Amino acid sequence: MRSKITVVGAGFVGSTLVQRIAERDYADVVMFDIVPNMPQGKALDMLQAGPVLGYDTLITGTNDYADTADSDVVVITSGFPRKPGMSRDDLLKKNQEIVTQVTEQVVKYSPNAILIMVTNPLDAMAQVALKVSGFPRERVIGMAGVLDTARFRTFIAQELGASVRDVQAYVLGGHGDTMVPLSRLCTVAGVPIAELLPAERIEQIVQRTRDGGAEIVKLLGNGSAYFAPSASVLQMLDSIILDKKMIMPCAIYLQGEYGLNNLFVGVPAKLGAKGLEQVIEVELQEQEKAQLQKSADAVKELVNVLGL
Ligand SMILES: NC(=O)c1ccc[n+]([C@@H]2O[C@H](COP(=O)([O-])OP(=O)(O)OC[C@H]3O[C@@H](n4cnc5c(N)ncnc54)[C@H](O)[C@@H]3O)[C@@H](O)[C@H]2O)c1
Ligand SMILES: O=C(O)C[C@H](O)C(=O)O
Repeated sequence: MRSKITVVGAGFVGSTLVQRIAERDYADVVMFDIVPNMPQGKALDMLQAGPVLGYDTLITGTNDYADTADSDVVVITSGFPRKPGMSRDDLLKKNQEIVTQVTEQVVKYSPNAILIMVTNPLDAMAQVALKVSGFPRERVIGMAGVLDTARFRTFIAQELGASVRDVQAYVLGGHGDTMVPLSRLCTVAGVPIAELLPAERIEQIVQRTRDGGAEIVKLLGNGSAYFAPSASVLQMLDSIILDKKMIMPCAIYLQGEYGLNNLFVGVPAKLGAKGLEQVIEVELQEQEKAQLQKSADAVKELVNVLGL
């Protein structure tokens, strides 16, 4: 039997993701939104792309949570995106309400699902979903690190005229202004970037990575990125649906790893059919540890505001 994936929120990220999943042809998809008829219309349009692109994915658009029942994975993208001049943290209260209400409904119909969180501010919203769902941490995972790392890899590849496939990197920490692009571990075909670029140029690229979301928000004027974010969720889904055990940075509820406790922070994680299968602990240098702690403190502040 094919897997079943639900995507909650049929906006920019949600609908682009559903189209990407459809093209994988490995699961049927339900796309939920509160706006009447909109997910149904988008689903029908995507279904009709099947004969052209060659997929048999069943895509259902709905305003009824009953249609999401028994999903294997539920991706939550519902919520407000930021506008120019805003930080992701400014969305905290408004999106907490949405994520709370959505999670309650999702778990009612799919008590065994793996939840992938996308709504911002990402780490705090993952914490809301963990609390409301009562799920074990293995089944509540946040998407941010794959995206932030993809930005870092893009900029390094552009700078060196290299293929993005040859650039490996990790961005850890919370999905905010204090995220931690680990330039020490960034390599191009195995060669550390410190041997390929001057330190000040690397630092500029690190900063552009940290500001990567805001750069796009400013350009778009009314909304935030969705092509790379949806591709990043797809990479997580590939590893879960196909049980590939890929390691990628994800927001994980840490319980002692990296010296952090009871908090979602981005770290390398192995994803498989059970969701989170292992937290990978990379040996960090003192300065990197301090940066990760600072980033975790920023997440903690938000979580405290929510009283979680
Ligand atoms: N984690 C990341 O790296 C990352 C990347 C991109 C976007 N985001 C976040 O994802 C969220 C969605 O972004 P977008 O660009 O798709 O926004 P969008 O406005 O295009 O879509 C959001 C959708 O959520 C729906 N919605 C609102 N309340 C709902 C509810 N109670 N139940 C179901 N659906 C509801 C809206 O009707 C809308 O269709 C934002 O919070 C954004 O900041 C996170
Ligand atoms: O920047 C945003 O608000 C959206 C998302 O978190 C991103 O990094 O693109």
